[in-house]
Amino acid sequence: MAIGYQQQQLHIEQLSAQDLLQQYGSPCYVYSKAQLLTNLQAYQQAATGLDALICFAVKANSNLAVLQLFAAAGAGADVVSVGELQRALAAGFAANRIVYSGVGKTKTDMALALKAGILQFNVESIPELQRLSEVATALGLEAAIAIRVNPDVDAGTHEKIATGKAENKFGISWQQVEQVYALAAELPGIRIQGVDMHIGSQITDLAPYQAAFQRMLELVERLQALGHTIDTIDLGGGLGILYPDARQAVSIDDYMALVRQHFANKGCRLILEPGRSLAATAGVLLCQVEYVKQGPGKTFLILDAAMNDLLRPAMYGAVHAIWPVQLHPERASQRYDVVGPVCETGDTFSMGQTLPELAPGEAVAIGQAGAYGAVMASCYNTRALVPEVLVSGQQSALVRRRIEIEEQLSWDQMPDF
Ligand SMILES: Cc1ncc(COP(=O)(O)O)c(C=O)c1O
Ligand SMILES: N[C@@H](CCCC[NH3+])C(=O)O
Repeated sequence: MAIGYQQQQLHIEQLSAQDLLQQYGSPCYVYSKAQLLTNLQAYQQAATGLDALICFAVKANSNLAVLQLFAAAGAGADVVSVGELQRALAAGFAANRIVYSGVGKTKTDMALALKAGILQFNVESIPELQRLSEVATALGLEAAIAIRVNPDVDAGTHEKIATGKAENKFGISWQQVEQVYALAAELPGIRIQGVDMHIGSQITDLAPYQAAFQRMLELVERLQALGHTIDTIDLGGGLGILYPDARQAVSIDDYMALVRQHFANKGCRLILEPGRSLAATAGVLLCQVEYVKQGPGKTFLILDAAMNDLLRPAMYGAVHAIWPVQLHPERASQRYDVVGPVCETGDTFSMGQTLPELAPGEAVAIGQAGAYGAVMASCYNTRALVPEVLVSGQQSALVRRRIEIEEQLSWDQMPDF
């Protein structure tokens, strides 16, 4: 279930945002251990009695501390690159709880994942299937695969993150599926174990899932009738959260009830790949006001955070909650265009946002930033990547991205492939 503005505000007060900014600098990402676990437990509890593995989509937040938390709490991982695979292994995910998705797997990606012994490759094209067969055969290994099917369903989400329509680059088209399974059954080094789908992200309605699940059920029956072993059904991720501009969101419970309704008693293991719904509500981007600038007819609140730190508003026109860390009920309110310092007009977090009057140096929180925040950050304008802090009660573990990359993830510490 998504959490709203009030709860996010409460979190920040509990976490003493001012202290964090003083200790770690501004801006910084702050993740709540408690909220991450609450979100995971919502899936795990709703899956009680199902043979289901919740594989966190690492692309949503690949911070090592976050991954360690999810691994220790019993999740699996969905990865889309060798970098994500290495982080997942380094964080403690067992290889046999890792699935590998993505349309562009290289030979190196495949070889590393095969040697690590991952649970499943989600294969997205015939050339990929042929390449995987070659790589596995050369290594004397077998690749367990599911074919990612494109069910041609409109997920009703932003066009840049819809993946389940026929015109999208993802998956095998509905018409080609049986032919591709027939090929897979013939290829050496390939072992068919399941089917896979993922129709898009930030889905706020159950109807697209319902349509896609129905198609998957029919497909599984057809494939089984053709003699293929299908014992795993990977339903992807995509469940949306309640951003301030979302008209609705679907709760994890309602989503899982739909999963149960369609797939319980089918004798198949289920894999789910949620990303955003596990991490988004557990993170904020803390920052400070740098300047208050009067323009003709409007006031700009210039923050020290920018589009390079949190790209979603600039890239998708996404709306995130913005609020001052200290509440100021005594102050007059003001309408601001909330912007960052980067030299692009698109570096805007919010237009005409009503906030209490704020002054330079005062702290501001940007909510719903635990997913697709730090992972999409860049060094544009040659700005440094910002720290990420995982906070639990009194203890906070600083996890600086730079340290992770340069030290914690150095090659000699990599798991032995
Ligand atoms: C294959 C795959 N699985 C899972 C996810 C996670 O999606 P979300 O973060 O919307 O749950 C994505 C991203 O959309 C994806 O591409
Ligand atoms: N980056 C997107 C989600 C993409 C999902 C990846 N398949 C976002 O911030 O909403």
